[in-house]
Amino acid sequence: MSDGGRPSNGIPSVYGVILRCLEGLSSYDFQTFKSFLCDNNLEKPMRFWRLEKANPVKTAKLLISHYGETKAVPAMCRALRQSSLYGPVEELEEKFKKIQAALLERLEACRERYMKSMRSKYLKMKEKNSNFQRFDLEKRYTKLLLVDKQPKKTEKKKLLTHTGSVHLETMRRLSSGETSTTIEDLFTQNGEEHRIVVLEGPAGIGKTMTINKIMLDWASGKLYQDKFNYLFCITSHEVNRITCEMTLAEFIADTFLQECTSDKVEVILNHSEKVLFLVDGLDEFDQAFMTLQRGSSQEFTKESFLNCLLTKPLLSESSLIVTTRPFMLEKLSGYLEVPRYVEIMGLEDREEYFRNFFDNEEQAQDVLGLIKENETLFTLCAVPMTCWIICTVFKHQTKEGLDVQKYNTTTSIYTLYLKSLVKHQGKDLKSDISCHVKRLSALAKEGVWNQKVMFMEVDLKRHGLVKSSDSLFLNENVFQRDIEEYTCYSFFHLSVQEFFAALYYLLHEETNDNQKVVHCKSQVRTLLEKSEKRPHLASTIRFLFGLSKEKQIKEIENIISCKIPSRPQSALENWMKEKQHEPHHRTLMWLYETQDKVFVKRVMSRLPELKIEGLYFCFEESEKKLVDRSLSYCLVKSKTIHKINFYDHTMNPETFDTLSAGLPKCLKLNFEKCWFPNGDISRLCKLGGKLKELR
Ligand SMILES: Nc1ncnc2c1ncn2[C@@H]1O[C@H](COP(=O)(O)OP(=O)(O)OP(=O)(O)O)[C@@H](O)[C@H]1O
Repeated sequence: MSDGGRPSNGIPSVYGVILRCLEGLSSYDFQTFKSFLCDNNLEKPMRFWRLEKANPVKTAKLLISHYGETKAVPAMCRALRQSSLYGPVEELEEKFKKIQAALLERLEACRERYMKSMRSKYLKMKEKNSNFQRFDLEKRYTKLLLVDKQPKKTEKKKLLTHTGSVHLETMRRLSSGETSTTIEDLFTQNGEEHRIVVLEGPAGIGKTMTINKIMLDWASGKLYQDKFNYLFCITSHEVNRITCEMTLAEFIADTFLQECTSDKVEVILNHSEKVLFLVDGLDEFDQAFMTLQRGSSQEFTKESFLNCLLTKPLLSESSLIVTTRPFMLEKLSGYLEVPRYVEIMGLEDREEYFRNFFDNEEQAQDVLGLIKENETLFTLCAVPMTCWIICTVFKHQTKEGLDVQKYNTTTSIYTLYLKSLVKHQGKDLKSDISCHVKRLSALAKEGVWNQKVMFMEVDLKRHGLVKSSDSLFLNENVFQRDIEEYTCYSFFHLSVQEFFAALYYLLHEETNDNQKVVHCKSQVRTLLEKSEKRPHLASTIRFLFGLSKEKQIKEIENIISCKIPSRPQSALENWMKEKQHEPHHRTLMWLYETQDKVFVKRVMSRLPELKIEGLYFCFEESEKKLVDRSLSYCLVKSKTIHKINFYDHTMNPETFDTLSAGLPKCLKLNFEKCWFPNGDISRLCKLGGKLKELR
């Protein structure tokens, strides 16, 4: 409550208006009015014993503390009407309208300041490999290919249960460019309006960058101007800061609009159809927070925040964009009512990324020319994170110093990145780089296991790491809490953290009760077993496969100048032996990641019959190419004759190009519910080789 009824900054206070009205009532009307405030038919009735002896001043105060400034007058008007006091209602409503209008005007100024602050926050983003440099988001942002995805079950069910034209049409829609969309059109699809959009895609594909770009374009007045008055971007960081039960208005006032009281934020939320929430990195939230409970509570804790926001008791009309890696989609579908699913497929134009990254066109062309010499590497560059690593490495290295043919896998690219970081490390750390990397890997592993991406200084200390200002490996993030600033540390990207977490299994030995060194096998085993219930561990496992080849281990040894004690390969192989892992996509991708011919040959000899299932990938369309490439690679390296059962797999010309080296080595190919665009199976017939059976 701001004052005793005096106007503040020219706007009369709600308290003042209520008090004037109450003072104007006769004593009889005042008592009647109070009794109606306690009517149980009213929403949120007041307690009679509290009001019974209250004079107008006390009643005005009680009204505001009970209903809050925005809802006190409407509640009062309802009670006045029930008391048939229509004259005072009209006057009160009139005055309240004026207060609201004046408030909105003042809020407009606050909105403009919020937009300005968001513009400066997102315009110059901090470069991840430097504590000081910033990059211009406007210049760096490269258009991404966004494709409409149908919710897994309904669309796939349609495919499986329909034949003829419906099947064809669904397939066409799933595989044709017609389903692509843009940031501008995220909320409209074929004339249909959406309020909830799920943006999905694998690590490093550009989900966060898309959210950042949306924030920047909105704050610069270029996007969603008529649609939304406010955009609030929420990550696990904001939610982890919630320390007590609070309302959404309190949360927003605390987190985004510090200059507004929660009452003013209530006014904004009263027009929730003009508010867009962006929840970035749902997969990075603590999974314990994702327990589905439909409730009507207006207040939430850190644990129930997501539940309240996603199941919408908080706001019925607001819009929502959620970004996540694919593994969370199944869980998410239980929460959201009819969302639109959009998958980020990667960069629309890889060459444009290079031009945007380098200030110098000549340097961009130089690097591009080199990258194009390695077709696989150029393909991997569809993932912006890969482009970023390549460009960052090249910025500090002459092109003569790099043999691009070596970089065929994600692990090899991240190893290159590690090499470049070590090279640019300060002298102090360089002398003990192995110890530093070891400690970082322990921090990364702890984070990956607990789904934690932000670390406090105590976390660093626990692992023997000092403040990161002297380290190029961690980002320093300064946040504001009330009037104090505090610092958190993070790896440059979650995928980098996952790479370091995989390194942990190479660099750390454990001792048993007899103080004997235990092979890393048991730790690797625990990771693999846990991953069956915790899909977010999948990237770490893929890196571990990538790091398991002897040559790769030697490369890491050279980079960090120390002997690596552990070899994870036998633990990985045993696990593959024991588990079926059908369909075989994961196995093939793991094998491809190793680039270890002997290992691949051995594992493939145990897999004479392979099952490739498209359905498995309906949320991970962008990984289909990698599966095809992995299959072809494994077939080429294998000395066994294989039978392959393709199920629900799209066999477009590109697939054939990728598989052309491997397929002729098969004895039998079986296609079930597969899609051959234009009905063209001529390329299949030309395969020749050992092929005896084609069904
Ligand atoms: N559209 C883009 N234009 C330019 N660079 C991009 C773009 N998208 C992503 N990048 C680069 O790739 C990096 C990783 O992108 P981003 O953090 O958005 O991935 P993500 O999909 O959110 O990954 P994760 O699921 O692991 O959080 C960014 O830091 C940026 O350098």
